[in-house]
Amino acid sequence: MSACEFESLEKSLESHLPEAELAEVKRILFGKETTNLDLPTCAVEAASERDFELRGYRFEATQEQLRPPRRIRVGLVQHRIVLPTDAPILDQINAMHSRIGEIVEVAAMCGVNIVCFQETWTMPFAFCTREKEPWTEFAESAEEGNTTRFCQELAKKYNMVIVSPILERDEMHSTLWNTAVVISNSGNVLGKSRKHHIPRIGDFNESTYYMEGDTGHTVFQTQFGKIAVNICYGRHHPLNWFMYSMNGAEIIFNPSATVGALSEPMWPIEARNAAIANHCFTCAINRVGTEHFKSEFTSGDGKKAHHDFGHFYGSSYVAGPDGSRTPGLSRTRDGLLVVEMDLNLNRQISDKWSFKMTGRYTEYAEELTKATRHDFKPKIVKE
Ligand SMILES: NC(=O)NCCC(=O)O
Repeated sequence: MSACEFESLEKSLESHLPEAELAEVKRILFGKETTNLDLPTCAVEAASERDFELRGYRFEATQEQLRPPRRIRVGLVQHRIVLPTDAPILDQINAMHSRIGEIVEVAAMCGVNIVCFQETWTMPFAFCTREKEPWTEFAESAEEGNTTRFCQELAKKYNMVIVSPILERDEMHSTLWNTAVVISNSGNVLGKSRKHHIPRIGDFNESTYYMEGDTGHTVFQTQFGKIAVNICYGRHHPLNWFMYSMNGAEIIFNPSATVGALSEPMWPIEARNAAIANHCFTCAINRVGTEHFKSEFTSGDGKKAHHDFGHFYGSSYVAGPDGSRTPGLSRTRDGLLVVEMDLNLNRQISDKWSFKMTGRYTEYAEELTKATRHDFKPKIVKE
């Protein structure tokens, strides 16, 4: 079986393990079970007609005496590109808009309050090619671009916060960025968060296209909670998650584009570990499918010239501060993951484990300052 035919780890476990053993395996692998969320029949039917997977889960929190629950629903969307990579640019973008439009409509039926799309969702992940044309033509203004206008309409129509990661063209500074635009449920652009760490690995030749973000670790106060966006490669950087959390993020989205051969064993761990370490929810989103490019490319890693990145393995999931996580979406299909969470869980777990309180950050800040200086001498005791 090839990597792009393997549906999901969860399905495989479910079809091969006896029930009692499966429960134990799930407890150890995934933590406290997230219960299934009942989704409306109209949503289930629409997802089936529109050929995408729809799953719903719920994280429970303890009912407190002084604070009411803060239950909200997030939606994570993963999808393949709709048209081939050599179709006219505008056709590709429009096709992606209409695909997202039909998925977001189902998210609205499921009562989703905040939806997040995958990294650079309007385009193929063409940065492997290192060709500027035609790929830079996908770049748009974060504030005025067609994609933002499209999302503003959806946000207003469905009273939904939308996190829309795009390739941003900053016309004023002649700079491209990899940016998540955050659109409030009022339809206004609340702000943007630019990718903080740019990969320089294998075919991910992204530094050819855009710059390291300059928006720091902005957190957006929405009607449904405080959210932040840590784009893709930023998930390998624990301090990156940490700073979003220090700025008060209750949910950190991680819109990504990553392939099996490179990162799949790391995928279930990194966002989940960040949720545990920072007492918050994290949402990891990855695209699906294999994207073919006309010109072949190499990346100076000894591999033969090739026309594709390999398989983007989807597997989007949500992790909670208590170490539990939802099952992942499929590795191969478009999908919408609807997750209900009570944000009170963050403080409950913080009070229990107290990582922030025991973190000794002042000491680390001093040590880090020294460790990053050129005259730093590692503290090693030798016999
Ligand atoms: N999109 C992106 O940053 N990919 C880099 C590879 C990875 O982080 O898995």
